[in-house]
Amino acid sequence: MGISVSNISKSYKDLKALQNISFEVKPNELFGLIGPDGAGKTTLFRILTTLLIANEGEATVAGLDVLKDFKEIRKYVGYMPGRFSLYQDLTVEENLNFFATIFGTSIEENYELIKDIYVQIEPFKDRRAGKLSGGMKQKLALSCALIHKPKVLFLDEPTTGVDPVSRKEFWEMLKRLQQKGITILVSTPYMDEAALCDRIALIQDGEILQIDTPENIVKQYPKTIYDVSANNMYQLINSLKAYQHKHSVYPFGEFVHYTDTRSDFNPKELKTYLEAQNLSNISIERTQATIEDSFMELAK
Ligand SMILES: Nc1ncnc2c1ncn2[C@@H]1O[C@H](COP(=O)(O)OP(=O)(O)OP(=O)(O)O)[C@@H](O)[C@H]1O
Repeated sequence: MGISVSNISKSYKDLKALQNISFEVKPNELFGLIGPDGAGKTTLFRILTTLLIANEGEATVAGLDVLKDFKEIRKYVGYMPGRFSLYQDLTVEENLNFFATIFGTSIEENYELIKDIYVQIEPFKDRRAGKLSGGMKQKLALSCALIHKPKVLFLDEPTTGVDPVSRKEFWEMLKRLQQKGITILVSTPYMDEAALCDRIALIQDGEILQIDTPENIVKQYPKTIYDVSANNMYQLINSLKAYQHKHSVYPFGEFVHYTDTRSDFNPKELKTYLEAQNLSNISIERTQATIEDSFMELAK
């Protein structure tokens, strides 16, 4: 009951939104599509949930073909789109009832699966969806996507615009759903969420850059990374970018992440160069690669 994607391509006129995408999601896996805005994540979700037809390639969800079996698939698939999945003028309860009704079921019949999530918004069941907070909207949208007991769940950027506490809670809910036997494909632009998936695909400009477990992706990072800081961040970035031996330079939180082209790189030499550029309070420390660093390297 997994997902299989084989050589899928999709263009909007001249724009290639997806180029020859292939990957497999194993039954009961929590698989992440990680990439920036415009990478093609929503296009892929719409193809896999039978709402859009690819130009080329084939895909199956829960063993069913997205083209030939499009009606059948809809029974097995839950889809939480990034935007506009709720009726803003309907209350919490009315939204859930609506989704239950179109799938020929009722809230009572499938309450067990959504219970954990729904109890948190049940006190607000008479509130219109448009008046809920971001975190509550997300819980309602997830409840609506689950109300017909899908076997495969598609979540398109479910945590975008949600506060950090609700984001963490949301990922805990996903783990519990996975334990109940649901296969999950989730997309996110947040690199820190990648570590919470069993496997991830890094995607950019409609192409997959790498597929592996988050641990393996980080392990394969080919360079030594340095956290560099100084008194003037803007000038520091410009100076590092102008350094003849730089391999990569980009801001990373309060630091700049720097890698060098040479295998015998000596940080002291870089410090001397930066001092000559009138920078002060310079610190250069080795650090560990993250998924974001892997992404930056692959996307170069
Ligand atoms: N209906 C459409 N017509 C024309 N271009 C489109 C259409 N839908 C998407 N695109 C373009 O296709 C590319 C991929 O878009 P898509 O929405 O799939 O990416 P995404 O990774 O989900 O990003 P986002 O989070 O911004 O939605 C983008 O360049 C987008 O502008």
